[in-house]
Amino acid sequence: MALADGSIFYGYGFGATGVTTAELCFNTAMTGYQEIMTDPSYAGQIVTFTFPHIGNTGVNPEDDETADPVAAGMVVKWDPTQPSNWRATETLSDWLAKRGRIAIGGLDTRRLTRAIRQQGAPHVALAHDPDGNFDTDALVEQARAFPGLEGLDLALDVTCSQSYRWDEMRWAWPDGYPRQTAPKHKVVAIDFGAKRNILRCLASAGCDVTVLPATATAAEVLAHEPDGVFLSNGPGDPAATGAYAVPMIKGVLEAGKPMFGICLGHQMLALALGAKTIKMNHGHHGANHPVKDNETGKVEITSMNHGFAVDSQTLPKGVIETHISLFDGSNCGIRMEDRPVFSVQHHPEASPGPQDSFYLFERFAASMAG
Ligand SMILES: NC(=O)CC[C@H](N)C(=O)O
Repeated sequence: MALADGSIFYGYGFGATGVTTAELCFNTAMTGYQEIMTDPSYAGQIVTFTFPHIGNTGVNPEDDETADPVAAGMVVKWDPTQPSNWRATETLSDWLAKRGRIAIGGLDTRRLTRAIRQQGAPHVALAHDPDGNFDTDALVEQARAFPGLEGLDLALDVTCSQSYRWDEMRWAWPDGYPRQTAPKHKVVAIDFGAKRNILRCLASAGCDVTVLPATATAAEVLAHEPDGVFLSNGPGDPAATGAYAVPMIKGVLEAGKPMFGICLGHQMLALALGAKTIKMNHGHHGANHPVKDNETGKVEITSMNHGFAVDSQTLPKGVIETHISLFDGSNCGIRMEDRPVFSVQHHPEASPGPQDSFYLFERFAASMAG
């Protein structure tokens, strides 16, 4: 693997062969490598995992967050061993190879993570050649040629091509939350790169979900006569995605519909309300991020995956900052003062991750109840 600063890391290649370029980010989650690799928000990124035992539970068809891996590649501490899990149907290595994703093992991923924290997320070229023929100068040039995520709209690459209905529920819903309920609220979900488990959580909270492509206009959304509109997670720079999504969100706001956004959806809502987003140094990618609910004082441990953030200094009047990160104080949630319109930066669907924030799905369902 070559970094744009000229440093070279050697390891053991697995998965597909070839070269891929991307931004390198780290993820500190101890579980859920398959969900992470198939999260569409990781388009344009290679993930380095700080947890050392990656691949040990193999891969299975149920845990995909979308049809195929979307992250451009993976970097791990060990060469993955044989899977040991009753749900595994394939090894991580074969799964990656069949789906054209390159991986490298044998790197000190915690050292790499410290470097990313200090220098920011680097641009890299990841190469796998079983014969070991690497032109390292050329790889460094390829890493330098990667344009970076700033200004990139990647939602168009991962959104659905046409609308569809979603009725599958979560197979496990934690105690203290409603059991799966019959659909009561008609929801249009805008797919900027939606994770399946978010759609399952909406269905489990009683939403009858119709998913529309990222480019849907306000008129197309409102034609479904929804009780509420959901804005999904997704990859890339929110400011670049805003060209078509912001006018749609403004139109839906004018119609007075309840709205809920997660991650990219949160950033898009903030942009539509007049705030700005910024690129973070190394972002937040993990499953143990403490977030404070400013209104109740309660702390939630959350799952996160974002490299951009809403600049809370730019929130207009009438928009309240509801959640903040206890790691760095960055914005993690907003709501409109006078309407059931709210969004969060973290991932309440917890796939993977802790389930503290599930209440947000219920809050959305409750906002449509009246
Ligand atoms: N998970 C997401 O939706 C990520 C949002 C956005 N692409 C970011 O990196 O901040």
